Amino acid sequence: MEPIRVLITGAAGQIAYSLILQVAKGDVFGSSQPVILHLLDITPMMGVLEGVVMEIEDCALPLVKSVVSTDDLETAFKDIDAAFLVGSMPRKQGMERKDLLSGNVKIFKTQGDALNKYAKKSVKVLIVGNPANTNAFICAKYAPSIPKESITAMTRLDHNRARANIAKRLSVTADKVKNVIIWGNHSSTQFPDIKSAIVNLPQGSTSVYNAIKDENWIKTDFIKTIQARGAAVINARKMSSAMSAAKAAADHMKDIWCGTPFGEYTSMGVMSDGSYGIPKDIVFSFPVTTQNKTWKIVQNLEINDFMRSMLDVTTKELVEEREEALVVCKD
Ligand SMILES: NC(=O)C1=CN([C@@H]2O[C@H](COP(=O)(O)OP(=O)(O)OC[C@H]3O[C@@H](n4cnc5c(N)ncnc54)[C@H](O)[C@@H]3O)[C@@H](O)[C@H]2O)C=CC1
Ligand SMILES: O=C(O)CCC(=O)C(=O)O
Repeated sequence: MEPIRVLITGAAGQIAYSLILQVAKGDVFGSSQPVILHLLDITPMMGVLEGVVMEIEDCALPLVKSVVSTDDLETAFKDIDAAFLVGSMPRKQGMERKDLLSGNVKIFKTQGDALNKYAKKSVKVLIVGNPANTNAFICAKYAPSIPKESITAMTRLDHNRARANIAKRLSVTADKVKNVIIWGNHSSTQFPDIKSAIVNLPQGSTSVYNAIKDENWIKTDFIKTIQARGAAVINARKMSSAMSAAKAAADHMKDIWCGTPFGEYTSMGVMSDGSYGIPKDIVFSFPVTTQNKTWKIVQNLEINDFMRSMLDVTTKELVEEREEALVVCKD
Protein backbone atom coordinates (compact mmCIF):
# COMPACT_ATOMS: atom_id res chain seq x y z
CA MET A 1 0.00 0.00 0.00
CA GLU A 2 1.29 3.51 -0.88
CA PRO A 3 2.10 5.59 2.22
CA ILE A 4 0.03 8.69 2.98
CA ARG A 5 1.56 11.94 4.21
CA VAL A 6 0.11 13.09 7.54
CA LEU A 7 0.93 16.50 8.99
CA ILE A 8 0.76 17.22 12.74
CA THR A 9 1.49 20.81 13.74
CA GLY A 10 2.48 21.78 17.27
CA ALA A 11 4.42 18.53 17.08
CA ALA A 12 6.61 19.32 20.08
CA GLY A 13 3.57 20.08 22.27
CA GLN A 14 1.54 18.01 24.68
CA ILE A 15 -1.40 16.96 22.46
CA ALA A 16 0.94 15.92 19.67
CA TYR A 17 2.92 13.76 22.10
CA SER A 18 -0.13 11.48 22.47
CA LEU A 19 -1.53 11.94 18.97
CA ILE A 20 1.63 11.01 17.05
CA LEU A 21 1.64 7.52 18.55
CA GLN A 22 -2.02 6.89 17.67
CA VAL A 23 -1.41 7.91 14.06
CA ALA A 24 1.85 5.97 13.87
CA LYS A 25 0.31 2.76 15.28
CA GLY A 26 -2.47 2.69 12.70
CA ASP A 27 -5.34 3.67 15.03
CA VAL A 28 -6.51 6.46 12.72
CA PHE A 29 -5.87 5.54 9.08
CA GLY A 30 -6.00 1.77 9.44
CA SER A 31 -3.73 -0.99 10.63
CA SER A 32 -2.24 -1.63 7.17
CA GLN A 33 -1.88 2.00 6.00
CA PRO A 34 1.79 3.14 5.99
CA VAL A 35 2.38 6.80 6.87
CA ILE A 36 5.02 9.46 6.28
CA LEU A 37 4.81 11.76 9.31
CA HIS A 38 5.25 15.48 8.68
CA LEU A 39 5.91 17.23 12.02
CA LEU A 40 5.86 21.03 12.20
CA ASP A 41 6.73 23.30 15.09
CA ILE A 42 8.33 26.72 15.51
CA THR A 43 12.11 27.23 15.30
CA PRO A 44 12.79 27.44 19.09
CA MET A 45 11.13 24.02 19.53
CA MET A 46 13.32 22.17 16.99
CA GLY A 47 15.52 20.70 19.74
CA VAL A 48 12.49 19.27 21.57
CA LEU A 49 11.10 17.98 18.28
CA GLU A 50 14.37 16.17 17.66
CA GLY A 51 13.75 14.26 20.89
CA VAL A 52 10.21 13.38 19.78
CA VAL A 53 11.60 12.04 16.49
CA MET A 54 14.11 9.90 18.41
CA GLU A 55 11.23 8.46 20.41
CA ILE A 56 9.21 7.71 17.27
CA GLU A 57 12.21 5.79 15.90
CA ASP A 58 12.60 3.95 19.18
CA CYS A 59 8.95 2.80 19.05
CA ALA A 60 10.04 0.63 16.07
CA LEU A 61 6.66 0.97 14.36
CA PRO A 62 6.16 -0.94 11.10
CA LEU A 63 3.76 1.60 9.53
CA VAL A 64 6.11 4.62 9.81
CA LYS A 65 7.92 4.88 6.46
CA SER A 66 9.73 8.11 7.36
CA VAL A 67 9.50 11.30 9.43
CA VAL A 68 9.89 14.85 8.15
CA SER A 69 10.44 17.25 11.07
CA THR A 70 10.63 20.91 10.22
CA ASP A 71 9.93 24.57 11.01
CA ASP A 72 9.38 25.33 7.31
CA LEU A 73 5.79 25.65 6.05
CA GLU A 74 6.43 24.47 2.47
CA THR A 75 8.25 21.33 3.64
CA ALA A 76 5.51 20.63 6.21
CA PHE A 77 2.49 21.09 3.91
CA LYS A 78 3.98 19.64 0.68
CA ASP A 79 1.72 16.95 -0.84
CA ILE A 80 -0.01 16.08 2.44
CA ASP A 81 -3.09 13.84 2.47
CA ALA A 82 -4.27 14.68 6.00
CA ALA A 83 -3.50 17.37 8.55
CA PHE A 84 -4.04 17.84 12.27
CA LEU A 85 -3.54 21.56 12.89
CA VAL A 86 -2.84 21.58 16.60
CA GLY A 87 0.01 24.09 16.97
CA SER A 88 -1.09 27.27 18.76
CA MET A 89 -1.20 28.60 22.30
CA PRO A 90 -3.46 26.93 24.90
CA ARG A 91 -5.40 29.02 27.45
CA LYS A 92 -4.35 29.36 31.07
CA GLN A 93 -6.50 29.30 34.22
CA GLY A 94 -9.21 32.00 34.21
CA MET A 95 -9.17 32.59 30.43
CA GLU A 96 -11.98 31.84 27.93
CA ARG A 97 -10.90 30.15 24.68
CA LYS A 98 -11.89 33.20 22.66
CA ASP A 99 -9.22 35.18 24.59
CA LEU A 100 -6.75 33.26 22.39
CA LEU A 101 -8.31 34.55 19.21
CA SER A 102 -6.09 37.53 18.40
CA GLY A 103 -2.89 35.51 18.90
CA ASN A 104 -3.89 32.20 17.36
CA VAL A 105 -6.07 33.11 14.41
CA LYS A 106 -3.16 34.50 12.39
CA ILE A 107 -1.44 31.11 12.59
CA PHE A 108 -4.46 29.64 10.78
CA LYS A 109 -4.42 32.38 8.15
CA THR A 110 -0.78 31.52 7.37
CA GLN A 111 -1.44 27.78 7.43
CA GLY A 112 -4.57 28.17 5.26
CA ASP A 113 -2.33 29.85 2.71
CA ALA A 114 0.21 27.00 2.99
CA LEU A 115 -2.56 24.39 2.49
CA ASN A 116 -3.69 26.30 -0.56
CA LYS A 117 -0.22 26.38 -2.10
CA TYR A 118 1.35 23.06 -1.15
CA ALA A 119 -1.14 20.39 0.02
CA LYS A 120 -2.93 17.84 -2.17
CA LYS A 121 -6.34 19.20 -3.17
CA SER A 122 -7.90 16.09 -1.63
CA VAL A 123 -6.37 16.84 1.81
CA LYS A 124 -8.57 16.39 4.91
CA VAL A 125 -7.86 18.92 7.64
CA LEU A 126 -8.81 18.88 11.33
CA ILE A 127 -8.42 22.11 13.30
CA VAL A 128 -7.68 21.46 16.97
CA GLY A 129 -6.01 24.72 18.07
CA ASN A 130 -8.36 27.10 19.90
CA PRO A 131 -10.63 28.87 19.27
CA ALA A 132 -11.09 25.88 16.97
CA ASN A 133 -14.30 26.80 15.10
CA THR A 134 -13.15 30.29 14.20
CA ASN A 135 -9.62 29.15 13.36
CA ALA A 136 -11.22 26.64 10.95
CA PHE A 137 -13.29 29.41 9.37
CA ILE A 138 -10.15 31.51 8.80
CA CYS A 139 -8.12 28.53 7.56
CA ALA A 140 -10.82 27.73 4.97
CA LYS A 141 -11.02 31.38 3.89
CA TYR A 142 -7.28 31.48 3.13
CA ALA A 143 -7.29 28.07 1.39
CA PRO A 144 -9.77 28.75 -1.44
CA SER A 145 -8.49 25.88 -3.61
CA ILE A 146 -9.33 23.29 -0.92
CA PRO A 147 -13.06 22.39 -0.70
CA LYS A 148 -14.39 24.03 2.46
CA GLU A 149 -16.05 20.75 3.43
CA SER A 150 -12.53 19.29 3.84
CA ILE A 151 -11.68 21.61 6.74
CA THR A 152 -13.42 20.70 10.01
CA ALA A 153 -13.05 21.77 13.65
CA MET A 154 -12.82 19.55 16.69
CA THR A 155 -15.79 19.29 19.04
CA ARG A 156 -15.25 15.54 19.42
CA LEU A 157 -13.70 16.01 22.84
CA ASP A 158 -16.95 17.62 24.06
CA HIS A 159 -18.90 14.81 22.35
CA ASN A 160 -16.78 12.16 24.10
CA ARG A 161 -17.16 14.01 27.41
CA ALA A 162 -20.95 14.03 27.06
CA ARG A 163 -20.99 10.35 26.21
CA ALA A 164 -18.74 9.45 29.13
CA ASN A 165 -20.69 11.61 31.59
CA ILE A 166 -24.00 9.93 30.71
CA ALA A 167 -22.39 6.49 30.79
CA LYS A 168 -21.05 7.15 34.29
CA ARG A 169 -24.47 8.29 35.50
CA LEU A 170 -26.09 5.12 34.11
CA SER A 171 -23.26 2.82 35.27
CA VAL A 172 -22.41 1.55 31.79
CA THR A 173 -19.29 1.96 29.64
CA ALA A 174 -19.14 4.88 27.19
CA ASP A 175 -19.56 2.67 24.10
CA LYS A 176 -23.11 1.89 25.26
CA VAL A 177 -24.18 5.55 24.80
CA LYS A 178 -24.82 6.77 21.24
CA ASN A 179 -25.94 9.86 19.36
CA VAL A 180 -25.23 12.62 21.85
CA ILE A 181 -24.82 15.93 20.01
CA ILE A 182 -22.62 18.96 20.55
CA TRP A 183 -24.12 22.00 18.82
CA GLY A 184 -22.23 25.21 18.14
CA ASN A 185 -18.92 26.47 19.41
CA HIS A 186 -16.13 24.58 21.20
CA SER A 187 -16.56 27.01 24.09
CA SER A 188 -18.63 27.51 27.21
CA THR A 189 -21.63 28.42 25.02
CA GLN A 190 -21.75 24.98 23.34
CA PHE A 191 -25.02 23.07 23.64
CA PRO A 192 -24.52 19.44 24.70
CA ASP A 193 -27.81 17.79 23.69
CA ILE A 194 -28.99 14.30 24.61
CA LYS A 195 -32.51 14.52 23.21
CA SER A 196 -31.72 11.94 20.50
CA ALA A 197 -29.25 9.89 22.50
CA ILE A 198 -29.80 6.20 23.15
CA VAL A 199 -28.26 3.87 25.71
CA ASN A 200 -27.80 0.15 25.57
CA LEU A 201 -28.64 -1.09 29.07
CA PRO A 202 -28.45 -4.75 30.16
CA GLN A 203 -32.29 -4.87 29.89
CA GLY A 204 -32.29 -3.40 26.35
CA SER A 205 -31.89 -0.21 24.36
CA THR A 206 -33.77 2.95 25.42
CA SER A 207 -33.56 6.72 25.12
CA VAL A 208 -31.14 8.43 27.50
CA TYR A 209 -34.01 10.73 28.54
CA ASN A 210 -36.09 7.75 29.68
CA ALA A 211 -33.15 6.11 31.40
CA ILE A 212 -32.15 9.23 33.35
CA LYS A 213 -35.66 10.45 34.19
CA ASP A 214 -34.40 13.82 35.45
CA GLU A 215 -35.07 16.61 32.98
CA ASN A 216 -33.89 19.28 35.41
CA TRP A 217 -30.43 17.64 35.70
CA ILE A 218 -30.23 17.23 31.91
CA LYS A 219 -31.02 20.91 31.34
CA THR A 220 -28.79 22.34 34.08
CA ASP A 221 -25.97 20.37 35.75
CA PHE A 222 -25.24 18.09 32.79
CA ILE A 223 -24.97 20.95 30.31
CA LYS A 224 -22.84 23.10 32.65
CA THR A 225 -20.48 20.22 33.43
CA ILE A 226 -19.74 19.54 29.76
CA GLN A 227 -19.44 23.24 28.91
CA ALA A 228 -16.93 23.76 31.73
CA ARG A 229 -15.03 20.47 31.53
CA GLY A 230 -11.99 21.96 29.75
CA ALA A 231 -11.66 24.61 32.47
CA ALA A 232 -12.06 21.95 35.19
CA VAL A 233 -9.14 19.98 33.72
CA ILE A 234 -7.00 23.13 33.57
CA ASN A 235 -7.82 23.92 37.20
CA ALA A 236 -6.80 20.43 38.27
CA ARG A 237 -3.79 19.81 36.01
CA LYS A 238 -2.64 23.42 35.64
CA MET A 239 -2.35 22.49 31.96
CA SER A 240 -5.08 21.92 29.39
CA SER A 241 -6.44 18.53 28.35
CA ALA A 242 -3.99 16.63 26.21
CA MET A 243 -4.50 12.86 26.39
CA SER A 244 -8.26 13.17 25.90
CA ALA A 245 -7.79 15.85 23.23
CA ALA A 246 -5.40 13.62 21.28
CA LYS A 247 -7.85 10.69 21.53
CA ALA A 248 -10.66 12.94 20.28
CA ALA A 249 -8.53 14.16 17.36
CA ALA A 250 -7.77 10.55 16.43
CA ASP A 251 -11.49 9.62 16.69
CA HIS A 252 -12.52 12.59 14.52
CA MET A 253 -10.03 11.87 11.73
CA LYS A 254 -10.78 8.14 11.85
CA ASP A 255 -14.46 8.90 11.26
CA ILE A 256 -13.55 11.12 8.30
CA TRP A 257 -11.24 8.48 6.85
CA CYS A 258 -13.18 5.30 7.61
CA GLY A 259 -16.80 6.51 8.10
CA THR A 260 -19.10 6.55 11.14
CA PRO A 261 -20.55 3.20 12.25
CA PHE A 262 -23.99 2.40 10.81
CA GLY A 263 -26.81 4.12 12.72
CA GLU A 264 -24.47 6.38 14.68
CA TYR A 265 -23.65 10.02 14.39
CA THR A 266 -20.92 12.18 15.80
CA SER A 267 -20.31 15.91 16.30
CA MET A 268 -18.01 18.04 14.11
CA GLY A 269 -17.49 21.71 13.51
CA VAL A 270 -18.32 22.17 9.81
CA MET A 271 -19.03 25.17 7.60
CA SER A 272 -22.75 25.80 8.12
CA ASP A 273 -24.95 25.28 5.05
CA GLY A 274 -27.95 26.90 6.78
CA SER A 275 -29.26 23.65 8.32
CA TYR A 276 -31.42 24.14 11.44
CA GLY A 277 -31.58 27.88 10.71
CA ILE A 278 -27.89 28.39 11.59
CA PRO A 279 -26.43 31.18 9.44
CA LYS A 280 -24.12 30.13 6.61
CA ASP A 281 -20.43 30.97 6.82
CA ILE A 282 -19.68 30.07 10.40
CA VAL A 283 -18.04 26.82 11.46
CA PHE A 284 -20.72 25.31 13.69
CA SER A 285 -20.77 21.92 15.39
CA PHE A 286 -23.61 19.76 14.05
CA PRO A 287 -24.55 16.10 14.31
CA VAL A 288 -22.97 14.44 11.25
CA THR A 289 -22.50 11.06 9.65
CA THR A 290 -19.48 10.39 7.45
CA GLN A 291 -18.91 8.16 4.45
CA ASN A 292 -16.37 8.19 1.58
CA LYS A 293 -14.36 10.87 3.43
CA THR A 294 -17.25 13.36 3.41
CA TRP A 295 -19.70 14.40 6.11
CA LYS A 296 -23.44 14.96 5.99
CA ILE A 297 -25.42 16.90 8.58
CA VAL A 298 -28.12 14.74 10.20
CA GLN A 299 -31.41 16.35 9.19
CA ASN A 300 -34.95 16.60 10.56
CA LEU A 301 -34.19 16.48 14.28
CA GLU A 302 -36.87 18.27 16.27
CA ILE A 303 -35.73 21.56 17.82
CA ASN A 304 -37.94 22.78 20.70
CA ASP A 305 -37.94 26.27 22.25
CA PHE A 306 -35.33 25.42 24.89
CA MET A 307 -32.99 23.97 22.27
CA ARG A 308 -33.50 26.97 19.98
CA SER A 309 -32.55 29.37 22.76
CA MET A 310 -29.35 27.37 23.36
CA LEU A 311 -28.53 27.39 19.64
CA ASP A 312 -29.07 31.15 19.48
CA VAL A 313 -26.53 31.86 22.24
CA THR A 314 -23.72 29.83 20.67
CA THR A 315 -24.53 31.16 17.17
CA LYS A 316 -24.25 34.74 18.42
CA GLU A 317 -20.82 34.02 19.90
CA LEU A 318 -19.57 32.43 16.67
CA VAL A 319 -20.77 35.34 14.56
CA GLU A 320 -18.96 37.75 16.92
CA GLU A 321 -15.78 35.65 16.85
CA ARG A 322 -15.87 35.55 13.05
CA GLU A 323 -16.15 39.33 12.82
CA GLU A 324 -13.26 39.81 15.27
CA ALA A 325 -11.11 37.26 13.42
CA LEU A 326 -11.71 38.97 10.08
CA VAL A 327 -10.52 42.27 11.58
CA VAL A 328 -7.41 40.61 13.10
CA CYS A 329 -6.55 38.95 9.77
CA LYS A 330 -6.86 42.21 7.84
CA ASP A 331 -3.90 43.76 9.74
N1 LIG B 1 -10.55 21.67 20.08
C1 LIG B 1 -10.32 21.07 21.23
O1 LIG B 1 -11.15 20.31 21.75
C2 LIG B 1 -9.03 21.28 21.97
C3 LIG B 1 -8.12 22.21 21.58
N2 LIG B 1 -6.96 22.41 22.27
C4 LIG B 1 -6.04 23.44 21.78
O2 LIG B 1 -4.94 22.82 21.09
C5 LIG B 1 -3.84 23.71 21.08
C6 LIG B 1 -2.56 22.99 21.46
O3 LIG B 1 -2.62 22.52 22.78
P1 LIG B 1 -1.36 21.80 23.46
O4 LIG B 1 -0.76 20.79 22.58
O5 LIG B 1 -1.81 21.39 24.81
O6 LIG B 1 -0.39 23.04 23.62
P2 LIG B 1 1.20 23.04 23.84
O7 LIG B 1 1.56 24.41 24.27
O8 LIG B 1 1.64 21.89 24.65
O9 LIG B 1 1.75 22.79 22.36
C7 LIG B 1 1.51 23.69 21.34
C8 LIG B 1 2.67 23.57 20.36
O10 LIG B 1 2.34 24.37 19.25
C9 LIG B 1 3.54 24.99 18.82
N3 LIG B 1 3.24 26.13 17.97
C10 LIG B 1 2.92 27.40 18.32
N4 LIG B 1 2.77 28.16 17.24
C11 LIG B 1 2.97 27.35 16.16
C12 LIG B 1 2.96 27.56 14.77
N5 LIG B 1 2.73 28.76 14.23
N6 LIG B 1 3.22 26.51 13.96
C13 LIG B 1 3.48 25.29 14.48
N7 LIG B 1 3.54 25.04 15.80
C14 LIG B 1 3.27 26.06 16.64
C15 LIG B 1 4.23 25.35 20.14
O11 LIG B 1 5.62 25.64 19.95
C16 LIG B 1 4.00 24.09 20.95
O12 LIG B 1 5.01 23.12 20.74
C17 LIG B 1 -4.24 24.85 22.02
O13 LIG B 1 -4.71 25.95 21.25
C18 LIG B 1 -5.35 24.25 22.84
O14 LIG B 1 -6.18 25.24 23.40
C19 LIG B 1 -6.64 21.64 23.34
C20 LIG B 1 -7.51 20.66 23.76
C21 LIG B 1 -8.77 20.41 23.14
O1 LIG C 1 -9.97 24.31 27.51
C1 LIG C 1 -9.06 24.78 26.82
O2 LIG C 1 -8.95 25.95 26.50
C2 LIG C 1 -7.95 23.89 26.34
C3 LIG C 1 -8.36 22.55 26.11
C4 LIG C 1 -9.73 22.44 25.53
O3 LIG C 1 -10.10 23.08 24.58
C5 LIG C 1 -10.61 21.50 26.21
O4 LIG C 1 -10.16 20.82 27.15
O5 LIG C 1 -11.78 21.41 25.83
